[in-house]
Amino acid sequence: MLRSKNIFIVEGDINDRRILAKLFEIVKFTHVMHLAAQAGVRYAMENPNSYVHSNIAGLVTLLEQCKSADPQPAIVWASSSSVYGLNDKVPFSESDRTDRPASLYAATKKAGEEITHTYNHIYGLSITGLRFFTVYGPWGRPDMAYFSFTRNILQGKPITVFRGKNGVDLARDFTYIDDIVKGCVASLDTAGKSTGSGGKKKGRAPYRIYNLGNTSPVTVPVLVGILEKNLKIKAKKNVVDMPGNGDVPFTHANISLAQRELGYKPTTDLPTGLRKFVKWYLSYYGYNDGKGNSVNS
Ligand SMILES: NC(=O)c1ccc[n+]([C@@H]2O[C@H](COP(=O)([O-])OP(=O)(O)OC[C@H]3O[C@@H](n4cnc5c(N)ncnc54)[C@H](O)[C@@H]3O)[C@@H](O)[C@H]2O)c1
Ligand SMILES: O=C(O)[C@H]1O[C@H](OP(=O)(O)OP(=O)(O)OC[C@H]2O[C@@H](n3ccc(=O)[nH]c3=O)[C@H](O)[C@@H]2O)[C@H](O)[C@@H](O)[C@@H]1O
Repeated sequence: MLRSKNIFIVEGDINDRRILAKLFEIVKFTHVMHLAAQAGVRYAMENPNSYVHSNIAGLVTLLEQCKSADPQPAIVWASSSSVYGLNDKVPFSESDRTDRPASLYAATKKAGEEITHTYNHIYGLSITGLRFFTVYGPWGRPDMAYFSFTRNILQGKPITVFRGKNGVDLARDFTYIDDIVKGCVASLDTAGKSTGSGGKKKGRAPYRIYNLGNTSPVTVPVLVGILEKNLKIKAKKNVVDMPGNGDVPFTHANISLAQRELGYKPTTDLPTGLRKFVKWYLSYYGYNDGKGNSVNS
């Protein structure tokens, strides 16, 4: 499929200047979609340096390559809803405070926004930062709650449900992967052009930031209930207080800026998205329904 789409894969570390230089020698990139990062909120407390390596050093190495390229590519990159940190004004708008990150991961993503701003200001790089909100769907990340809950429920293992202060349920503005991809493509299509908020000020390259969320936060227990319904298995739940303070109590995206300037419009609600995810999970991993019938179409 890749060959037919004229896509080639190069495996390497974005800190490897040699590989990046070689790539830019071979291809005159007009756009760079930068998604590489050490993701995950809680893992940052176990392996902090991997976040600095990929999300700070790796980003700067990539930006250094881009600013020296001729022509300079327009850059669209993945920031994160976690930059809103302890912000308690809901829903979160791009102009809200983002100076109180609650995890090292969030701090590296916020630093990424500041660093890309300087490369826009000094070298005129066109930059679009996308604050994705808890993305889920087929081919997702096995460390994320929706994925690890599905795996444990199917294997009859317990799941750990975190709860916030005073026993309040945690909530996320879960966003289906296909909606996120549409937002990314819309950002690439408009990258480099002035679209209003980060528009070209007298020849200035645009610097833009957009929320890509679903605008309808759901609590973790409701997510678990939807999975139980799709899997037809009751989860074994351990409810514990949120560990450390890496997680935030809720996220909720105001997407009006992305709607206005990118035409972004999420269309998949959580029950629909999780139904699609569970269907994919059962077929991809193959699963025995306990009566000796394997469920992998
Ligand atoms: N999944 C979400 O809910 C979510 C939400 C907000 C932001 N994001 C961001 O979206 C992007 C994609 O995340 P994901 O959830 O698909 O995670 P992922 O782990 O599936 O994808 C990240 C990829 O980056 C690669 N990578 C990491 N460090 C690298 C390095 N130094 N050099 C080269 N490659 C490197 C990893 O191998 C991995 O394939 C990340 O920037 C993440 O921070 C994700
Ligand atoms: O929106 C974002 O920017 C972030 O979204 C997710 O982070 P998170 O929302 O914490 O996603 P999960 O790890 O899937 O957690 C979802 C919810 O379930 C809770 N959770 C997680 C794990 C667990 O075992 N139990 C549990 O209750 C979390 O506290 C959170 O409220 C991604 O993992 C981050 O990479 C991303 O940057």
